[in-house]
Amino acid sequence: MNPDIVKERQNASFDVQKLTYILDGGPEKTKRRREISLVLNDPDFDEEDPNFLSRSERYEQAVRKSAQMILKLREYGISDPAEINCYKSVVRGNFHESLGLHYVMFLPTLYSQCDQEQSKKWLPLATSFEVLGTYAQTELGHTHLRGLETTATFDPTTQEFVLNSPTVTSIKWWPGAGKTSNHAVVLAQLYTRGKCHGLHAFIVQLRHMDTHEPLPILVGDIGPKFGFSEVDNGFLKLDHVRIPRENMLMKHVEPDGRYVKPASAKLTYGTMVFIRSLLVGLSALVMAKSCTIAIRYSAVRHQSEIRSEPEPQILDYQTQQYKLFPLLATAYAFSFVGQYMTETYYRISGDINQGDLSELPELHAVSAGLKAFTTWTTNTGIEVCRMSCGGHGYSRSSALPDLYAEFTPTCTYEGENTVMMLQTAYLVKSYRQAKAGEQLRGIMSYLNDMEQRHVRAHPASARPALVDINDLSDLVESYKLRAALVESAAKSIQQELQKRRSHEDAWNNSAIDLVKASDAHCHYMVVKLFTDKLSEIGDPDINLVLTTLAQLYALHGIALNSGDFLQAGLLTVPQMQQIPVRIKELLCLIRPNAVALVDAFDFPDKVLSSVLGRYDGNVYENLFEWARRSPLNATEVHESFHKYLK
Ligand SMILES: CCCCCCCC/C=C\CCCCCCCCCCCCCC(=O)SCCNC(=O)CCNC(=O)[C@H](O)C(C)(C)COP(=O)(O)OP(=O)(O)OC[C@H]1O[C@@H](n2cnc3c(N)ncnc32)[C@H](O)[C@@H]1OP(=O)(O)O
Ligand SMILES: Cc1cc2nc3c(=O)[nH]c(=O)nc-3n(C[C@H](O)[C@H](O)[C@H](O)COP(=O)(O)OP(=O)(O)OC[C@H]3O[C@@H](n4cnc5c(N)ncnc54)[C@H](O)[C@@H]3O)c2cc1C
Repeated sequence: MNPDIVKERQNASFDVQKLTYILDGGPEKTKRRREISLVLNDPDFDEEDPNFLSRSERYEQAVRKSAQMILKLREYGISDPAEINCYKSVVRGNFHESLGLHYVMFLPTLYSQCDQEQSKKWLPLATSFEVLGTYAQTELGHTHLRGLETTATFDPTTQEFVLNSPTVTSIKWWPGAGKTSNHAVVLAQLYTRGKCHGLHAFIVQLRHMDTHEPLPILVGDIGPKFGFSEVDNGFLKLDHVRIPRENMLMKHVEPDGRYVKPASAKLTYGTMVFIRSLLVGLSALVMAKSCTIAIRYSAVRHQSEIRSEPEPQILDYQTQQYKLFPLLATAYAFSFVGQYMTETYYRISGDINQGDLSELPELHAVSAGLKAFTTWTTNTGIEVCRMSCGGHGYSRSSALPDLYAEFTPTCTYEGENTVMMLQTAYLVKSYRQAKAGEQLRGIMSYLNDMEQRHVRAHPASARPALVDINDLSDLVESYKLRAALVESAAKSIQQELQKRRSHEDAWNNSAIDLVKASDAHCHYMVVKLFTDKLSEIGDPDINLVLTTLAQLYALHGIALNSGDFLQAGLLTVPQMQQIPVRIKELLCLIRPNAVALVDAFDFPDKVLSSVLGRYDGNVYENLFEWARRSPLNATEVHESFHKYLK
């Protein structure tokens, strides 16, 4: 064990184990997660570091691993979805699996959109993996749902739908598992009796069940990408492909071609809402991994000098702390927001299943906004962590390049982030409702008293100082008032409308304000949820260290967005000048606990797959060991020497 890291652990002021329990949701859950993590010792999962393999080899290794996972899950009798998820995230490490789409989109779509008869037919096939599925929605030319071109036209004479991609732009593009899957949920515009009824989901067989040869359908892999090398993102061109009427999910078309309207057309979009909700938790996980790597490495890396003494640990540089500790605070904040998002998703989707759709718009708005907010922040954060590791962060052995490449598409897929932030229509609507005197419920209820507070662009000097920067509840309150930026967005729309612009143009001309409002709303939610969590934590040592992190998270956010807080008159200039001073104090308070705080995330070394983030801190000898395994070192003299240089 590296002596620096041993010393760091001795300095901790709290019980690491107890904090792990809080993150997991209780000691029993930690125990079970650790039991499941023992799968890492299974020699059937021994594999080559994907960084040393070609794309095709990586895909093959991933398929082998996916198949192994299925067999092992059966062998160990793991069937609870949360446990399956835990098991898979351990085995996957920092990469995706080739059957990922089957689990996260195909199966959930079947579960939520099959009627009884369809469930009876498809669920046994899909859960036994005879049917391997993907989710084919996006097209070469469009992702916007109303713009999708693939059609499904009902033919009452044969009781079939005819699926067609009439143009190049209508070819389905991106769905994972182009080579792996034999079925797809295809999203297509439904036509019956000559009328378009919008986007609906259909089950389409793509490949022969025994030979895996494509049916008369063009299907394949779209080629190498920035990351996602384990995943065969695919293309799919359907040329008048016929499927039985029964393959339409939720069966909205009667045998005579009559269309039966669903309770809400948006139920078809349910799987996207599910993944967006999951991505909040994934952001927390990846932020936590990145911080673990960068902070452990910073504790064992010595460089340069502060005083004329031996080289200090780089974690002692104030600038290094300023890079990493706000991200550490973010990892904790997002972990609690992830828990909230999961609970909210299951609560509201439970109500939806019972026929109560009243909270569907809120679930959509919150999951879209938090997905965008947390993935954007994490995406930037991983890169800060990588840079903070200097040159060794650039090596794939650090895992940070892989974490970035695998995570960054979360900002794009499942709804491009700006587009998701623009789903703030809900916020503006809520604001208007509140202004009209309606009492809002839930997370939007803070808009109820906006009118009384009159938070607008005031000169700071004209307003009393509302905020004690050392008081977390005051900080939460100021974030709440800043979220009143929605008022500026609503006003911008109003002004545009007064200029006789159409509603659509008024909206587009206010889009920057809308995205800002959405961002402020999400930021408020994160600060509030983090602070709320503290009241549940009884252990005084843990409460203290998490309070310090929550304060850092809140103040750092204010420092980054100082213009908003000043403009709204929520803080004065002298208070604003106090914030960097307080942030520096908080960095000093966090410093002795930094390693313990990342240890509490409890990532096994094999899951982190990072030489820099090793628990024992023995970085240098293992960097050397890793480099020696590089395929270029397989022979002492590379064949290119004989071919070209000699
Ligand atoms: C430290 C430890 C922490 C531990 C925690 C660990 C947890 C880890 C957990 C799990 C790990 C698993 C992670 C999973 C990762 C998996 C990898 C996934 C691989 C990749 C998958 C990618 C798949 C895809 O990308 S599929 C394609 C996705 N496509 C999109 O998202 C398209 C985006 N576009 C849209 O959604 C729409 O076009 C739109 C919303 C932008 C517009 O919709 P529209 O066309 O209908 O138009 P309108 O604007 O007119 O909207 C009308 C109306 O409807 C409302 N609306 C829209 N959508 C919804 C909805 N979904 N639900 C409800 N309502 C909706 C909209 O707001 C409008 O409302 P009005 O009231 O204004 O009318
Ligand atoms: C790794 C990966 C996996 C994927 N897996 C799947 C899958 O399994 N199944 C599937 O169906 N799809 C999948 N996708 C596709 C993914 O869902 C889309 O890429 C995503 O929805 C974004 O759409 P787009 O690529 O068309 O971007 P565009 O919408 O073209 O975005 C380009 C730019 O235009 C801007 N823009 C677009 N519309 C607006 C607007 N209304 N207002 C303001 N700005 C706008 C965006 O902000 C962005 O800056 C995957 C994508 C990736 C990268």
